Amino acid sequence: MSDNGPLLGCIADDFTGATDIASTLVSQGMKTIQTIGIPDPDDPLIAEADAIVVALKSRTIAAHEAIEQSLGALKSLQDLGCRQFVFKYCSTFDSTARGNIGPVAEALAAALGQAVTIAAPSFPATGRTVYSGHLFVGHALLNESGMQNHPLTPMTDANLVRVLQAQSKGKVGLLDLADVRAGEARIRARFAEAATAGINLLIVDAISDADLRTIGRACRDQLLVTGASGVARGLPDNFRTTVTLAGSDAASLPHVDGKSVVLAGSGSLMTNRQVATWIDASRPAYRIDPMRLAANDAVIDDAVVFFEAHPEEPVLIYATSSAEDLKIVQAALGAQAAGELVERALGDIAGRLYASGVRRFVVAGGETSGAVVQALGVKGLHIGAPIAPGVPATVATGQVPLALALKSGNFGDADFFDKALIALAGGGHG
Ligand SMILES: Nc1ncnc2c1ncn2[C@@H]1O[C@H](COP(=O)(O)OP(=O)(O)OP(=O)(O)O)[C@@H](O)[C@H]1O
Ligand SMILES: O=C(O)[C@@H](O)C(=O)CO
Repeated sequence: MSDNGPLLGCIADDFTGATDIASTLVSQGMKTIQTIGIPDPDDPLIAEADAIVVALKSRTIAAHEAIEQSLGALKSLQDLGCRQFVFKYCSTFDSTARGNIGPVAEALAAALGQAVTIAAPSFPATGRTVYSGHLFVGHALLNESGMQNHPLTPMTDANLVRVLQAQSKGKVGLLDLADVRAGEARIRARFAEAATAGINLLIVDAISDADLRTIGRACRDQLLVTGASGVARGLPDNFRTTVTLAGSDAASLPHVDGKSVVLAGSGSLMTNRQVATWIDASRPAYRIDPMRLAANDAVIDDAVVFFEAHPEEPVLIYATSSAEDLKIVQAALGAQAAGELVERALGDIAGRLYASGVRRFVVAGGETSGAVVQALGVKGLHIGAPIAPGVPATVATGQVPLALALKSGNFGDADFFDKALIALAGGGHG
């Protein structure tokens, strides 16, 4: 715990992205609380935290709404006394042609009076690297990584300077790897040059954690930093020069008893593998059919009956499908409408299972996690140890103990669901 209340305030554009950056901060010794929406200033947990991460669900909403929500979050974090702010978006730069990364970054920078702001989506621990402004996922360019088929934010261009420019009012430039490797003084000099050249946003190359630490040091005096969770690696050390952080206590979580379930609404390649691994092992799994949902069939009742019929072992309830099947459903129902239908169903199922004693939830997919967490009425999360890079064990902050692992679609290995169930059963020290 810091002596000064929260130091770092983060605004995340989806729920699993929020737990992702919270996990990075905990791993760097910052006691971190994630709030679902605007933090309650009277919550004593807030005052004890080194960092607050506000989870929004603003990635795919209209740009003006994303701006409004993000500015609201910024104001609340300023009121709590935070000294630096991070706008966290996806390490695969998930966005639409109109935003919301550019519009929100520009609005936050304007509110803080900052001329030049970095955009650093690199997250090497999960294979996302940026070189010459191009985003790679493993060895593939972003637009050949599977992300071109994303149900809500298909990414068809790996050149992030071009992608961000298309969403932004101001000018976008590149801070390349040679400058990053030249060290913090060169990076700061590039900020000054960019300001003179009228550039507002700088896509920053980074291919290793060491690059991100250099960038973090160079950003010591930047009020606003934007990027994926990797960019937060180097920020806690800047505070350590003046205050004491929680350190190794940052990840401790209470134990949670109760039944477990896995809910998957992500269509990402890795979630498809995780679901296939579960089914191949003949584990109990119930598939949600969006066409049956659209026809008002009793899908939710059926899922709950299936769950109750398997009291001895954890059940997977999933909507996850291949890109081909997804296209057929989206053509029939519309991508947005189909997505909302599935999210609502998984949220309703979570609520029904909670009522029957489920207290440990493993959830795959950012939007899906948002729907589930909202349906469960969760207001905040304590962040524990990582289960996989970017996915910590968490426990809800409310009166009823509730353990959650919220997984971004492409995170974790093929056997992640089992690892997460074990971690949640063991109090998050998995
Ligand atoms: N079978 C399906 N048919 C249509 N839409 C679906 C289907 N399965 C899931 N969806 C929708 O696809 C979207 C998936 O988004 P979500 O953010 O949950 O996962 P993701 O994009 O893979 O993960 P992340 O954003 O964390 O990388 C949700 O809106 C979900 O409801
Ligand atoms: O940065 C990432 O990749 C994740 O936290 C995420 O936001 C995926 O939706």
